[in-house]
Amino acid sequence: MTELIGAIDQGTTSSRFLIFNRQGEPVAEHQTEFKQIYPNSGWHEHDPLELVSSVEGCIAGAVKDLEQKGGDLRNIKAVGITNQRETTVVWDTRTGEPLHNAIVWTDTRTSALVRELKTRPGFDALQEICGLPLSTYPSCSKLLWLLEHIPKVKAAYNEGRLAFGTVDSWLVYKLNGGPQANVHVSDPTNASRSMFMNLKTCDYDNQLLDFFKLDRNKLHLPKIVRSSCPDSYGKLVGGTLAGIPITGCLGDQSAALVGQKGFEPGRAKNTYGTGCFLLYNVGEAPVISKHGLLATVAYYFDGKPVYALEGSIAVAGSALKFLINNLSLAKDSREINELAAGVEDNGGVVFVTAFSGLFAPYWIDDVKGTLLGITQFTQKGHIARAALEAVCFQTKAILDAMEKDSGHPLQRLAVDGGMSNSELCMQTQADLISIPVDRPKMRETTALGAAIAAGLAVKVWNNIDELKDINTIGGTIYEPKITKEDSSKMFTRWEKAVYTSSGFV
Ligand SMILES: Nc1ncnc2c1ncn2[C@@H]1O[C@H](COP(=O)(O)OP(=O)(O)O)[C@@H](O)[C@H]1O
Ligand SMILES: O=P(O)(O)OC[C@H](O)CO
Repeated sequence: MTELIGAIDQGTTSSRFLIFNRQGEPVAEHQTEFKQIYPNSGWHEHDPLELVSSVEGCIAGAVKDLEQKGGDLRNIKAVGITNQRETTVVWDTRTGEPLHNAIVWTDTRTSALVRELKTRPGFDALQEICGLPLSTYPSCSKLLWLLEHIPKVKAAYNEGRLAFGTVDSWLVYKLNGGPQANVHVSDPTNASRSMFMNLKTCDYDNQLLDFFKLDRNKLHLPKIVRSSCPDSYGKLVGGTLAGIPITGCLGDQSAALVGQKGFEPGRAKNTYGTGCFLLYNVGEAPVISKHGLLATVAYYFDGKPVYALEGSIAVAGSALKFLINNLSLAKDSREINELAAGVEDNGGVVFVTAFSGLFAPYWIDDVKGTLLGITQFTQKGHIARAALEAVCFQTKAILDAMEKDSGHPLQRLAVDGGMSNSELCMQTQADLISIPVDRPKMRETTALGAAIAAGLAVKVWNNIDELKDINTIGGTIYEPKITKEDSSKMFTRWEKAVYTSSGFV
């Protein structure tokens, strides 16, 4: 009998459900996009109920796909969840209904609040405890904004019926049926992104909660449980997979590291999705960055938690979506690549894609998206190319910071995510970082990571050694093709563009 594992991948722009076999091959899948809500400049929301219904629709679609291919859904042993991180959901514990739209990780409405928080006594101690620099990015300021601005959220808090969760805990709660089962849990890779979790204990920290003036007697926080466990995440209660246990949970970037089998210290992966996130495995002790990176939990299966250094880039594929949807520059990302490949170089154009300010390693919040170097010579292709290059420049800046923090230069970069489909982008990446870029054949590594977390819990795989042959054949390696001098010239120009556009807001 072929054992199968399902994986829910709830990303920033789309939800997916994939079904994997024991060889780590996807045998059925379904994907759907959902609505992006931009109520004001810099604001970004999702409808929490649509997130749930999109996941349920994907499960139904993938099961249909499996059956059409002759598979048997009774072979599905467990389901794992992976998700966009930091995005903040609040709901009423009595009804199980959301009290506001989810505030998405990219949202910058809290920038003034963050500036104010940085003046509070105790601010200097935060990063050492939770691993993250304070910015608009983690969940904490989003929750504070909701408490301050949405009366029904504040009322629920005062009456002790306010539940907070990131997308993983919201999905687990709803897929278990809501208030009846009341399964309100999160794993450390997600909980570590709230700024409420102590990185070493993998539990909530009173010093952090006190800093944010949050009262645990009034606020229901998800219980933090391991990323892979047979009996903490409950089970699906509705749909064709009713009764199947949820046994794995990982934030999407951790899931991609697991899916790339980055289990040894020194292994790294870079995922080019809506944003782009480089995670570097540092082993069983967290490394607090001195150079603008984040310390985070890579995964916590059994034994001890494993930590990572992270470089977070807010805008990657979303820059292409912007050119397509907002500017009608092209009809899809394939056409953006054609435009970009149709010109010799960027023609002097640099696109600082700071739609949410600039994240790692810069952490500049007074910068907005800026196009520099435009003349009458500029064509669509130059702008398309500059959009593809922006994420590569930021990755180079992150790798430089990572080398300073870890003391070790990376030898090769494993990549995945939607934007890694772009040949031009991956070649540019290799050129700019002067090391090979290694793209696997099967690029649904995020979903694979969730399946691995779930499968380990129910012994579809007994240990990580059994994963070694998964997704090893048929990848592409991009070797650097330009000299280090040329790449350094390009990078200097980028950094000049970053500092030129800063301070505009
Ligand atoms: N061929 C391509 N070239 C460049 N970018 C692409 C390509 N295909 C998809 N993308 C980009 O990848 C992103 C989606 O990647 P995905 O990993 O699914 O993201 P997420 O998990 O954040 O929803 C989109 O923003 C899209 O612009
Ligand atoms: O949607 P992605 O894949 O860009 O990932 C979002 C991240 O989890 C945000 O931290």
